Amino acid sequence: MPVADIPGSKSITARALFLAAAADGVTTLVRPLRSDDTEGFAEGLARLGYRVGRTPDSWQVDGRPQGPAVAEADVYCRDGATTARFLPTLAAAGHGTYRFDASEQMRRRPLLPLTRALRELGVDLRHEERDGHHPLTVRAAGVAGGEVTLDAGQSSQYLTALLLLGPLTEKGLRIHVTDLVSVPYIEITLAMMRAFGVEVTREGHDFVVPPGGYRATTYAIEPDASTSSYFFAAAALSGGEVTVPGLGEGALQGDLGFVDVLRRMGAEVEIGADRTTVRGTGELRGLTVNMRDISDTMPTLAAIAPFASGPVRIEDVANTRVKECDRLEACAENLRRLGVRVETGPDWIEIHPGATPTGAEIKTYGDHRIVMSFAVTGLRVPGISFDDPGCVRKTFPGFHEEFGALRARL
Ligand SMILES: O=C(O)C1=C[C@@H](OP(=O)(O)O)[C@@H](O)[C@H](O)C1
Ligand SMILES: C=C(OP(=O)(O)O)C(=O)O
Repeated sequence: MPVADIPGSKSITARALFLAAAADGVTTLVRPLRSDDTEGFAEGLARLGYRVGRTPDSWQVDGRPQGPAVAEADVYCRDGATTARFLPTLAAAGHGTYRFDASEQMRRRPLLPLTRALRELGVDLRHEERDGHHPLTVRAAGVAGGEVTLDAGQSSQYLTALLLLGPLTEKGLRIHVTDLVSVPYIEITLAMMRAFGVEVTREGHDFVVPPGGYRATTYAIEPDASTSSYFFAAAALSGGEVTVPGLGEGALQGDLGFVDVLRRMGAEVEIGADRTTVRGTGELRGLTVNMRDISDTMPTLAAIAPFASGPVRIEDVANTRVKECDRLEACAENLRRLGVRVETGPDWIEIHPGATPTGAEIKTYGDHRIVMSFAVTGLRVPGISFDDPGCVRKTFPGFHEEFGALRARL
């Protein structure tokens, strides 16, 4: 029975690093994700003067409830949106001048609603070139707190950043949310804040965060559910079986819900207390599915859709256009390169199986999920190659080795 060795969750590692840095005391992160995104986050913390001790299996962070230990810093956030959105928010609670820049890819991605909310809270945040984009400078002088309105219809990360900031403000925060995508990521944030001693309450569309700071703890990181989607999809597509240990009924990550999509298509799924198994049955039905809650797995589904017995329509995924690339168009373009008929609209993609896909070079746009998704297609289509296979380093540097090992066992 093939068991996939999936590295830690990017989202959980990033939150754990923020919480550990903000907490009173020393926090140990057990089995953090070691990848470009999370190492960039840890390096950013170090630049801000936090001590981050790293061994392969655990990271230790000395918390500083008062904020960064340095009065000035220049932080490079690489490609990571969690780093680029969470770290300036953490820095705002301190005292000093902090500049944040990011890769070309991340510079293209928006954060204006978060900028606006932070400014509404009195934070002096200035964008150097384009409003709502990196590079930016925060002249931090603490945050008093109070009420703020936020539109998180483009990214839930704006809301996570403000929620994480809440306990570091003098009065706490009441965040009035007008729109919200990727809701399960907010559940991760709230559960992790609870683990660090903070209970957020919800009143209708408002999130009420008390002041008082965080408590350090020892925190074990789950395997990444979005990364697991490639391995589960491989089982569904090949008729084999894949088990991911460490992700079961109590999992925090909404992306584990991708297995329900595979189940609807005909795969057998078993979610145990601490493991999930997907078994391919040879049947892969077409379907219409709303992926607003689990949109990081949209490319995974798009990549196996050509082998379904009917059309696959994925709806309500407009915000996949502002990820590492415009994922709706990148998926469509690459499927067309393989000879598959595809249509897209503002927030949907429809894939029409029929023609037998043929090998081609996949244009990755430096997006790790495009590579990992089309690697699954490669189980059935010989001759698939990538213009930038190494961009998997963002969340899973060892992807090609682990996927290759699984492929040999399926
Ligand atoms: O908070 C997080 O850790 C994330 C939230 C999601 O982003 P959006 O809220 O922008 O959809 C997800 O796509 C991203 O990979 C990680
Ligand atoms: C969208 C993603 O990453 P982020 O927004 O954290 O850069 C992702 O990992 O698919």
